[in-house]
Amino acid sequence: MKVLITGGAGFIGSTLASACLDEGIEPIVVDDLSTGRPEFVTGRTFYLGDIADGHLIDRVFADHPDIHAAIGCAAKIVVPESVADPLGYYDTNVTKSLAVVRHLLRNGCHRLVFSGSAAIYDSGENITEDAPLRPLSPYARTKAVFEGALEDITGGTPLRVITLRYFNPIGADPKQRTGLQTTTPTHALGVMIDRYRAGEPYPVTGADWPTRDGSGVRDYVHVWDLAAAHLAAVRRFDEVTAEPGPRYLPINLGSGTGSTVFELIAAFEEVTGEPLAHHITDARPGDVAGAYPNIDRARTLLGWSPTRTLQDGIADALAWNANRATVLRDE
Ligand SMILES: O=c1ccn([C@@H]2O[C@H](COP(=O)(O)OP(=O)(O)O[C@H]3O[C@H](CO)[C@H](O)[C@H](O)[C@H]3O)[C@@H](O)[C@H]2O)c(=O)[nH]1
Repeated sequence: MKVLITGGAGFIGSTLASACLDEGIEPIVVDDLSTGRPEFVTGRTFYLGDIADGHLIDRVFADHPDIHAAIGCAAKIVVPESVADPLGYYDTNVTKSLAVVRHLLRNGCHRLVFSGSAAIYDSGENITEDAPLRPLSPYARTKAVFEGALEDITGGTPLRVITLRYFNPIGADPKQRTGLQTTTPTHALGVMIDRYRAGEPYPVTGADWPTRDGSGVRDYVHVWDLAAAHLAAVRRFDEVTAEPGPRYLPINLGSGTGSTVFELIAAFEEVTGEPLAHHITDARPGDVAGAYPNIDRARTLLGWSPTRTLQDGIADALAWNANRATVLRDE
């Protein structure tokens, strides 16, 4: 089986491509390498270019008419950058992504697994897919807007879509082929690893949120578990979107329990076997108390549940941090 992965040189797309290869599925990657890495596509079937380039996508399908499904991972994903450059975010996450849908339909590809985001939800516990949306940043709104567009498009075309709404991805490929590209992470675990390596205290950005211990709550999910969910979505695609089922199906992907920042620190200390110095600072601008999902739909429809713990995610992220320079050549 072949799957087309747009954004397949990025963190999640490349890890998913590794999982495909391990399962005997051939990933066909399209990426413009704007943030993706050439090292992550070495030895893989790879097309360099813009996802909105119809000629490029036509060529991909001419070369691989047996593509079973498309997985849409190409997106801009940095919240503060989306505030500074909203137009760029709408261009990529909405306009170009709509062009991809047009190219898929023209080439007879009617199965799309789309990378959604939990950023579209309000803070809260046990969030189901039917919860009201409250996208608070331009990034989050591009994701919500595009989800709405996809749902409408499935109503009037042969396209069917499964949107996987990720909570907070952590970890790396357990075989260390791929991981986060950036050397300057701003997310909780990335900052924690940097501060730990530098011997500096970790800033807990806000400790008076209405949560169980006052720190922000998130639902950290291992990227290898996310990859497994994509494979399940591809394999079960026809079964779960068949008539009279929905043609547009959003599914939450998370651990289903949530962890506060203090719980993340405790798990980190468990993995390293050392205390992590930390201090409390002001909340980040625009920060939120946070959410964690109900994952019953993923369990029921995809037969998926996370197999890796928070500690596994931390250990794999630490290992990747140590190995990254051997995989990524120019850093
Ligand atoms: O140095 C830090 C960084 C974060 N946090 C806290 O850790 C929690 C998680 O923060 P992250 O930045 O890891 O995660 P967010 O859900 O806030 O969102 C970010 O991570 C997401 C994926 O993990 C998306 O990429 C999103 O665009 C990006 O803003 C929050 O309570 C935050 O206040 C700290 O205590 N200290």
